[in-house]
Amino acid sequence: MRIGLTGGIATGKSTVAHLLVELGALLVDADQVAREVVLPGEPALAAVASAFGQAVLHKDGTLDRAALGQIVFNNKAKLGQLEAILHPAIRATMQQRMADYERQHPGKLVVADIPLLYETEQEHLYEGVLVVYVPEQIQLERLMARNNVDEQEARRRMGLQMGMEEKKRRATWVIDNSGSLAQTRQQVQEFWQSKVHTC
Ligand SMILES: CC(C)(COP(=O)(O)OP(=O)(O)OC[C@H]1O[C@@H](n2cnc3c(N)ncnc32)[C@H](O)[C@@H]1O)[C@@H](O)C(=O)NCCC(=O)NCCS
Ligand SMILES: Nc1ncnc2c1ncn2[C@@H]1O[C@H](COP(=O)(O)OP(=O)(O)OP(=O)(O)O)[C@@H](O)[C@H]1O
Repeated sequence: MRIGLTGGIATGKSTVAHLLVELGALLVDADQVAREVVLPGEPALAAVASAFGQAVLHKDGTLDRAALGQIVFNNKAKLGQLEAILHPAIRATMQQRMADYERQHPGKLVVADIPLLYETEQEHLYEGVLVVYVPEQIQLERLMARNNVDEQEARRRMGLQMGMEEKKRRATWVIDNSGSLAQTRQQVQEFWQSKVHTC
């Protein structure tokens, strides 16, 4: 069974994904795949360099993610241009990996962690979508602390995604990650038990 896992920037998707892996789920992570498709030698890296210039490459030819982030997170048109290059490659790799996992481990729960799952209208590809929710004030605080950015920058990055209340409204299942890690772990265990019984 394939389920989607999403949330907002810094709401705790990776945290919940790793708790599910501890319980036995197989994880396909879109942020991780987004890194793989721009490794040296990959066609998407050449396309990014030709669209954004050599300034987004380190001297050794690898992608300077911070430099590219500075450009695209401050310019919606440029972000759209980057997405048009990367999303087809990310989707193809994700589908391939999920199919491989299902062949190798029949019956196991496959979790696809996709930050932009709703924004890119992928919900129909999954049996259901688990949303990792925190109220926007907590999201803002965690994002500022983790990325060491000021409030204005954090709000700008949050503003590039669908709001958390809307994601929660669309969710099949919700994990509320606004409490302690122990409280989140408890909810993840309950979710896992309900899925294991129905798989
Ligand atoms: C711009 C890039 C190079 C910045 O890299 P960096 O290492 O600084 O950030 P990272 O990739 O870890 O992303 C952190 C978070 O930013 C948010 N984010 C990333 N891409 C986007 C986007 N296109 N729109 C809105 N938010 C985004 C997500 O919540 C993500 O979890 C990178 O985010 C990227 O390649 N983005 C485009 C690909 C994409 O859309 N990825 C999202 C998964 S499909
Ligand atoms: N329950 C919690 N209590 C306190 N801090 C938390 C909790 N869950 C996650 N965090 C912290 O919040 C930050 C974001 O968590 P995480 O990296 O799991 O989010 P994410 O949704 O995967 O982020 P991104 O969209 O950027 O990939 C991290 O610094 C993490 O340590």
